[in-house]
Amino acid sequence: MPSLGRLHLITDTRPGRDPLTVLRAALAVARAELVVQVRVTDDATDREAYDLARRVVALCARYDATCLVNDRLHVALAVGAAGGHVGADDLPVGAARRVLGATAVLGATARDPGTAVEAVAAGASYLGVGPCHATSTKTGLPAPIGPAGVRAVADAVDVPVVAIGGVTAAKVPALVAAGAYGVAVVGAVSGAADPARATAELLGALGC
Ligand SMILES: Cc1ncc(COP(=O)(O)OP(=O)(O)O)c(N)n1
Ligand SMILES: Cc1ncsc1CCOP(=O)(O)O
Ligand SMILES: [Mg+2]
Repeated sequence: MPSLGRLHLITDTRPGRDPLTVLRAALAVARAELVVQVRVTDDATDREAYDLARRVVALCARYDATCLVNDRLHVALAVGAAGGHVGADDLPVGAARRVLGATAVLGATARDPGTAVEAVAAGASYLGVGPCHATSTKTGLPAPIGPAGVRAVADAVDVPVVAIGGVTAAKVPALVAAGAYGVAVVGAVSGAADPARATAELLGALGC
């Protein structure tokens, strides 16, 4: 399995956003350290997801960066992405592993140690853990777990823990101190006036 980058950028496909422009800026700075997760809105068609993922795979290839696809594992396979990410409303982790194959990168969402241990046993190669902090990017989430929640999960598993939810460069040191291997962001880069600079600040905070 390839070693996992520590900065995960999740595409922001909300109305008015320009995910590919943001991605180009981030890739130029983070290069192979970037993991790009193609995440589309629930009402997007598979064709829309495929078209975006295909372009993201091509951009990532230029920098040796990793492309994952959220939820829609058939799209991940169709575009030749490195893997995918699943959560509670998606295919179970074991089924996702069977779909993607033994060598793919497979992320699973976990908010507590029990779920985390089960996900790893079922084949997750990293965990997305959160929401760590309040976020306006996704609605309907449970209360933030903070660095202490990240620590509880990180202490329970031996796969990389990627902290997500309201992550900014200023919040990274406490998350890393709690055991996070990396962070996943939407707004910290997509909503920044200067996405390249925001990417550099996140990398710096991660110590990359
Ligand atoms: C790195 C990472 N962690 C968590 C999630 C959330 O996945 P999920 O709970 O399935 O929610 P959706 O993103 O599908 O709305 C993630 N995407 N990435
Ligand atoms: C998809 C997802 N899952 C938990 S929080 C989140 C959104 C993270 O976005 P942001 O980095 O803007 O808080
Ligand atoms: Mg999901």
